[in-house]
Amino acid sequence: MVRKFFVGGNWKCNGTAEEVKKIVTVLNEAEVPSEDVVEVVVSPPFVFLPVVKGLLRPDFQVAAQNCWVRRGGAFTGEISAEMLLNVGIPWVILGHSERRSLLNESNEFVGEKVGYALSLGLKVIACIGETLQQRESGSTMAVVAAQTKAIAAKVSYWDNVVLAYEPVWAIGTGKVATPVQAQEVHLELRKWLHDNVGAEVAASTRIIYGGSVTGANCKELAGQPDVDGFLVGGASLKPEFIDIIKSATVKRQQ
Ligand SMILES: O=C[C@H](O)COP(=O)(O)O
Repeated sequence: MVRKFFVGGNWKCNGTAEEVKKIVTVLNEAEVPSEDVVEVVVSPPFVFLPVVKGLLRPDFQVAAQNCWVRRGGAFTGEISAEMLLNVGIPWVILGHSERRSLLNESNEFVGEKVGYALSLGLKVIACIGETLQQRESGSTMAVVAAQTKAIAAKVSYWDNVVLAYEPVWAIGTGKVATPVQAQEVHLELRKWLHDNVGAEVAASTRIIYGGSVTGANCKELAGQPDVDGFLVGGASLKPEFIDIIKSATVKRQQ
């Protein structure tokens, strides 16, 4: 089963209208592998979604960084999945660890969000990952399995799901997981999908890595058999994001 390489760029809460246009210009001018080799999805803050969607090259896609857990209404400050679809945004990142920790989004709440977004036809980058304390206590797999279980309980159509393993201790720290560490968890996650969802879903679902990915470390990570791409934060705001996209060719050479 060949899984198309996936590179997401999570811009987080960064940028001005001018800076965003500069980033899009760099992306639009870049020479990158074709769409049949790599799927590229960039995720600006909500306020810049329409302008990025309007300016971005047609072979790249756009994602929101979150959406509400049910149909819109009296939920001040929230953005509904319906609104994203209404303005032509096909992807959404859900369950990012910064929202789990800063906004207390529980496993169950993330699972509900994933289920609702998928039910409307959105494609979802579903994030999981353990803290340093959980890793050091040896509970990495227990934690990410529980997170994945809560997501899987609400997924009926896995073709529109990309699972992003983002160890919290690697996010924004410069302490990237080693290729062995990433491969170990990705393989365990694929085994979990095999045992709890099914062999076909396990074989076809992209499991991507996030946490201090850079142009310097992406190739070795991309070379791991169960690393199907990346969700990139800081480096997605820089020209080196193009190098990370190009690491998709590492897979093709295997
Ligand atoms: O969504 C992206 C992850 O939080 C990784 O962020 P980072 O590349 O800045 O460590």
